[in-house]
Amino acid sequence: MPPKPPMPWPALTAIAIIVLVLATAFAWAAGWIGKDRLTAPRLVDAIEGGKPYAGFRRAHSKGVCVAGYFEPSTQAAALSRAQVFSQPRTAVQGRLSIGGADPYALDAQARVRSLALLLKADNGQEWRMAMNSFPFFSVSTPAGFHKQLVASRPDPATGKPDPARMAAFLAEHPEAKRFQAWAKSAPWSSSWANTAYNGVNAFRFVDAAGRERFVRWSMEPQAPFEPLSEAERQQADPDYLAEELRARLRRGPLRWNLVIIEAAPGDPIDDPSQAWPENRPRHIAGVLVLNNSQPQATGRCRDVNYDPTVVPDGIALSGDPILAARAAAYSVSFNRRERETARDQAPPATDVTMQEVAR
Ligand code: HEM
Repeated sequence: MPPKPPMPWPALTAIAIIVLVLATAFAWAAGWIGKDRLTAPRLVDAIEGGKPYAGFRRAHSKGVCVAGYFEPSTQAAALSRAQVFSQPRTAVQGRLSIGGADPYALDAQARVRSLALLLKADNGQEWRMAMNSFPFFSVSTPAGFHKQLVASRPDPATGKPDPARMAAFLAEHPEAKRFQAWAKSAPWSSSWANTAYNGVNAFRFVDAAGRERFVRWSMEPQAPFEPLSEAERQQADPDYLAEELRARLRRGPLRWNLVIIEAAPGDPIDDPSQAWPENRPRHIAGVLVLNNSQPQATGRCRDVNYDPTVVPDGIALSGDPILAARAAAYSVSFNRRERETARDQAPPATDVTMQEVAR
């Protein structure tokens, strides 16, 4: 057989260029090049603040698994064709937590409390959500959130954020002042059970006829609000919220109304830092019932990523950039903690301060 002729230079050059372009695109997507570009790993690095807790969620690190069910109201199916609003009951796996990246933080000192839920309808479609006790987010963009994390990092000399850095951040993101005012003035509730949790990001509800409306949602507690005074907060046990929850669950299930709030034309649907006016139409779309809790180290929520962009048919995303950033960051955090757990780097269940019991 005659030897194959060598590949001509133009073909070799074309192949080299394609390989180079692909390698550059890969490195860019992975965040290895483009030093100042914000990526999901950089967002999660900033949340960790140089102190990752192996095996734990990188945010809202302390919490308990909860379980129960959701029952729709009679008006819910008219709002969205999602099956959770037409079938009588949907199983729920969830998690109650406190804000912050420290899994050993003091429950009663956490300004932000949170509820994450996974509803799985009989058609197999899932609705995942992660809500907080604040009524609006602190900033309007992922880059703003990154800047806030960097500005809030304690100065090693004082143990507190550098006031000059914080002032520069607030000058650039004045919307964060609204959040600071909320954090200073909003009353503290005495329990996870009598706290309202807000989705803050806008979504689209799609009904059976394909009509769409922009909405936000909240879980409003049926348990009456009771305040927790400053003195009570100072004296509370480190796992106060978990203990209080366990005591309540022994007495019976806990309930929240799912309230769907409709946007009016012109309301911001891509900026979770701006609240909508109070007079927007509100619909009670059903009741969440929680009747069980388990420790997060061994409970069923441990290996769940409550990514709020996992939505069923009948619920669609908005163009809110924070939503997309959340999906990417939760995935990074999930991958880090799952890898650590699989490598036995996470502390054994007995080291976790909260020892919730399953009922
Ligand atoms: C750019 C903005 C945000 C970033 C980068 C971010 C980042 C994170 C990360 C990394 C986690 C841990 C995920 C895991 O390991 O499973 C997390 C958890 C959580 N986030 Fe966010 N978050 C953002 C905005 C929000 C907003 C706007 C809300 C709600 C209003 C929220 C509510 C929650 C809740 C409730 C959890 C705990 C979920 C659970 O129990 O597993 N986050 N967040």
